[in-house]
Amino acid sequence: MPNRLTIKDIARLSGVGKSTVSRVLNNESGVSARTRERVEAVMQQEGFSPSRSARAMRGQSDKVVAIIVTRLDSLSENLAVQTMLPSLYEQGYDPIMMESQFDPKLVEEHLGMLQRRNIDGVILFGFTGITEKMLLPWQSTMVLMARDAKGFASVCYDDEGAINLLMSALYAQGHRHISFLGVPHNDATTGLRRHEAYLTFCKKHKLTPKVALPGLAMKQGYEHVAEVLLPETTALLCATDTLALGASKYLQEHQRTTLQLASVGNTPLMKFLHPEIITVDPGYAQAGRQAALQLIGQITQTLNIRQLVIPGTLQ
Ligand SMILES: O=P(O)(O)OC[C@H]1O[C@H](O[C@H]2O[C@H](CO)[C@@H](O)[C@H](O)[C@H]2O)[C@H](O)[C@@H](O)[C@@H]1O
Repeated sequence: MPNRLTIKDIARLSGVGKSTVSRVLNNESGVSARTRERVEAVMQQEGFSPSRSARAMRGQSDKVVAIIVTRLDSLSENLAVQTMLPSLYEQGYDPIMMESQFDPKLVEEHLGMLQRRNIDGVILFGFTGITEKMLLPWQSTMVLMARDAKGFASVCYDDEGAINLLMSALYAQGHRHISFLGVPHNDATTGLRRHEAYLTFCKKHKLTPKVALPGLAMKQGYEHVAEVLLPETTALLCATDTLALGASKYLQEHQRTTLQLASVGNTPLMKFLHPEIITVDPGYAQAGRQAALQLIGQITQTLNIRQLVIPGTLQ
């Protein structure tokens, strides 16, 4: 029968802290002989053999964290993951990569499995539909990416700030007919917040908004950009680089190449294909690094739970 007890349970039954149990398991110093004996007796009595220590005995790492992305093909999430990994490796953590596909049920399943395997912590790319209740067992060892939740550590992007920077840059270039291609409002950040920031700017500067909110996919950018192209349109602001890539293919095919494009992302692919585009870098690389350091800090109990917001920069 699988062993469902965790280090936390052993710590509670032995009347010591989790770190003491961990020291005993790893045969580290800093634990008195009496405490070591007590903890070992409880482990023996409960038939406890955590999967991590088993891995350690096989010569593999006993420090494991999971990174749950929403999509393995997301340019922005990949940029964040790329900077998480070196920080985790440097501190001896083995990362497990998982994908949620924006499905809260899958997140619940992944988290349940990770809890049974008794891993050290999780970096979760958040989205609409994930509830604080689902995350509660991980409160002290989780960092949320792109979303915040009360009582949880998080690293977020400044969605309104990014749109304001781009709209201000386009406005300063003299554009007065700026259309917007975005994401539906059931997506609270990339969707609702970026669209609302566009509308607020238009209102303040007496511009007439022109909007389509097809979704996150490149194909949706390609298929829906025509809805926001009027004869007088001189600039197009896209909520993401991926949408802008789809839109630019359509613009090229229909000889609307004089239109000034702008988007949130600054991904290498976009800069390579369209160096003329105006972008805001939301700080994906910085966010990834911060998230890894925050998680390690929480696991080692050297950092408190913090909610960080990375400022975007105009490129
Ligand atoms: O096309 P991408 O490169 O994937 O970038 C699109 C946006 O992806 C991220 O937002 C989406 O995923 C978030 C979790 O990582 C989720 O919280 C959000 O609701 C989704 O829209 C990223 O945070 C955005 O900056 C990108 O623009």
